[in-house]
Amino acid sequence: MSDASLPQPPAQTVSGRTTARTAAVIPAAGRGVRLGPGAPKALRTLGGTPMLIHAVRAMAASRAVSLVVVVAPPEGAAEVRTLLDAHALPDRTEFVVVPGGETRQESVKLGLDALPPGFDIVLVHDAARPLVPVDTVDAVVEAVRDGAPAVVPALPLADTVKQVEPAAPGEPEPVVATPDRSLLRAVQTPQGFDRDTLVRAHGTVTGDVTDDASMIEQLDLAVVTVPGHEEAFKVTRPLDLVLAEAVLARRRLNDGF
Ligand SMILES: Nc1ccn([C@@H]2O[C@H](COP(=O)(O)OP(=O)(O)OP(=O)(O)O)[C@@H](O)[C@H]2O)c(=O)n1
Ligand SMILES: C[C@](O)(CO)[C@H](O)COP(=O)(O)O
Repeated sequence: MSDASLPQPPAQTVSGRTTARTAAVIPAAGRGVRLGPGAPKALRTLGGTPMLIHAVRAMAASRAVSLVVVVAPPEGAAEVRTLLDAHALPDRTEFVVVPGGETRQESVKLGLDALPPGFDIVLVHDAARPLVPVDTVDAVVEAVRDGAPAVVPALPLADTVKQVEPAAPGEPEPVVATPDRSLLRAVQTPQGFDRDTLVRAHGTVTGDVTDDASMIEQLDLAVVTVPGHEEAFKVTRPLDLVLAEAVLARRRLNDGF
């Protein structure tokens, strides 16, 4: 993966052991159709600050992450660069901005293509999960450093789940099964990967997948979970914005600003 002709960043040392360098790719090129009309979702504000900036800060808060690649709405790459320059972000983190694609999968691939050599671990984190705590990010990185090729933060389900059969519009859907939810998990981001494995997956797997770990599963490689966090929820529908504002307000109160 590394290119000897380019400068190589030094490996980090944690407790005396050498660790691989970690980069984060943030797909932020979605429209946010389910959130309703307005600017691309990642550029909408939360507590007065664009959702994307919250997500970038969440990744940069991890001392493991030294590069963040932001995959911007195709027509908004210049605006994203301006936003990154205008907001306080850690000096130790570098930022790259690339325009995104039609689907999340395409956007992540474009972000991976922009990664310089020297980063062996890649996190993929939705801009739409702006409030993920740094402990969750660090737990994902640690699990990849411990040898897992793919790691997902995951939570047990709060609701009973039913499997249904499709029905004509307006007709009730017949329930066909109630899966054992003790074995089901809702997965979040950041998802963490051995870089070579993720690049191989994006170069191999076709078809529509909603997350990157699914691609690793399709290669028959192991994907493991670490505990997710309730505050890492995805801002998808309008009610999610209400919850996100409330979580942020509580944090600001607790932090005393
Ligand atoms: N072409 C796309 C589509 C999605 N994403 C990103 O993938 C993440 C997860 O996607 P989701 O929350 O489903 O966002 P949207 O696609 O924007 O939502 P919607 O389906 O409601 O339009 C988001 O950070 C989104 O910006 C992306 O980078 N490029
Ligand atoms: C990657 C993801 O966040 C995992 O939960 C999710 O699948 C992406 O969002 P989408 O709504 O499925 O596009």
